[in-house]
Amino acid sequence: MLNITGNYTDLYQISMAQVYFHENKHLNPAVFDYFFRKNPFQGGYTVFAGLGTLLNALESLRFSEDDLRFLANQGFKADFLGYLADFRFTGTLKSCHEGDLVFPGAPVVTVHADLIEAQLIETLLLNTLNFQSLIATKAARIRSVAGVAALLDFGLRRAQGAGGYYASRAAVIGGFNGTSHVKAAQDFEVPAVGTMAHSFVQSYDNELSAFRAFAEDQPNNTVLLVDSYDTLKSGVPNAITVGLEMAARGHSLKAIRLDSGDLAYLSKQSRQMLDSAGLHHVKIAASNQLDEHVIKSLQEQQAPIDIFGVGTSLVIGRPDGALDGVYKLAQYRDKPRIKLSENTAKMTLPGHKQVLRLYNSQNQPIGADVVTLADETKPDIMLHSFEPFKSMDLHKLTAKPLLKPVMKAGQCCETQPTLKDIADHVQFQLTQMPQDYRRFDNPHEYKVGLSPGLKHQRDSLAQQLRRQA
Ligand SMILES: Nc1ncnc2c1ncn2[C@@H]1O[C@H](COP(=O)(O)OP(=O)(O)OP(=O)(O)O)[C@@H](O)[C@H]1O
Ligand SMILES: O=P(O)(O)OC[C@H]1O[C@H](OP(=O)(O)OP(=O)(O)O)[C@H](O)[C@@H]1O
Ligand SMILES: O=C(O)c1cccnc1
Repeated sequence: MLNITGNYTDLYQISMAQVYFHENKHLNPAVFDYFFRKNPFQGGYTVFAGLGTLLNALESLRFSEDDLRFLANQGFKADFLGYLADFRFTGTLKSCHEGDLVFPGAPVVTVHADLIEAQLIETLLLNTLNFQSLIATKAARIRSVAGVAALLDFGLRRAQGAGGYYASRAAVIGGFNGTSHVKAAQDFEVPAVGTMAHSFVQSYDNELSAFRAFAEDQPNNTVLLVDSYDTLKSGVPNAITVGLEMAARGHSLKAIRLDSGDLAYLSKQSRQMLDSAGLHHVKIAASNQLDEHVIKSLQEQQAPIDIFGVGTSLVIGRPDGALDGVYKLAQYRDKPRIKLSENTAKMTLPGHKQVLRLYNSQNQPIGADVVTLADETKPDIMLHSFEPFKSMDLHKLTAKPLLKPVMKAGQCCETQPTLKDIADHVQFQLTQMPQDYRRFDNPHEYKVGLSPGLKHQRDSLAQQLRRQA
């Protein structure tokens, strides 16, 4: 697997870092915000994932001798390379919990560090959080329509290279139960799962011999792929023969797998055939270009499928392919900083901030977050980011802060949750969130507003800069 070192970044970060170093501004304190602007998949929420991976990478981030040699050849100066040789990330991260549901416009992570350190970790942070959050969100959408069926990640072969490794981690966060990816299963302590390929069946003179060989060799883990020749005329009857032979030997055929054709029709027919043979315990797995839409449709058709294997759509985050998360400077030398834009919606939020999630008197989230200045208490009113006449009265609501310290002086400052804990946290929050916001199609828009203090700070800074421009 790729070893993550300091050069796992964009060249411009290192170029800027050298300038900061030579200008002697590199040790000035900075605050950057990580946030995104649009929920993927036209959904109502985003599952925040990748934090554990990021924290581990930051703790051990170093520029290797090879990195430094390469940078020297690129023309970077010896004094700056000396700084990089001793580089350690020593900053503080305040962050949402991994597995929190997060929403466009609100900071998800804030990085407090010397300017040079905060700059040098930008690309690593974005690369890690954007990808895993995208895939965890896709997985959660698939989980939301799959009912009690098991969900298996089959994606590595079609993933964008090594991205498949972290896709498997994110899939579990979103609600998948296992992965065919052995290395991911080993590293992330996720069940390793698998069936058989068409090549296995093809390599025998006939389908029945293939099924028998597998069942004899792996009697505790037999899932037979039944569509190599003719699912209902050959595959399922041969699976039944082997299932009965296994039962006679005291073993149990686990499942059959359908991988082509009309999965609703074939699963119904197969279920009937298995049941008629007394093989009620044999489950039905399905695969073949599945995604949340196909699985939702199969559930609506009451297809008796117990296990869905999902590959391509999951691990490439189809159709979006990327989460648009960005990392913007919010404060430098204790002064708030803003980035203006022709498009007012793209203006950044200056200063050190907090995000408060709002709850009603029954402690249910109401579907709104308010972004405040870090030292503000809960405001009485939340203002719309841009519409001057839109606001929400917060008097009767309670608020919980989302951004908590997770790394101090470059060291993780809390025990990292297991993937299972993170996955449970996602499902808990989804059950808490009002249904309108997690609706599959055209969900209600979750509100992210500003405290009066933050809005005033943003607008006065913007006005001041526009006057100077
Ligand atoms: N009953 C169904 N309802 C909705 N979608 C389905 C149903 N059955 C299969 N699909 C999905 O339809 C898509 C196309 O399936 P189709 O049967 O046309 O192709 P195929 O089985 O891949 O063809 P081939 O036999 O060449 O492999 C796949 O994404 C599949 O998961
Ligand atoms: O369709 P996806 O969601 O991407 O799921 C993964 C697919 O990968 C395998 O097919 P492949 O043709 O690669 O191998 P096989 O010969 O074992 O079927 C498997 O049978 C699935 O159809
Ligand atoms: O185990 C399987 O059935 C499997 C694994 C990867 C891709 N497709 C299927």
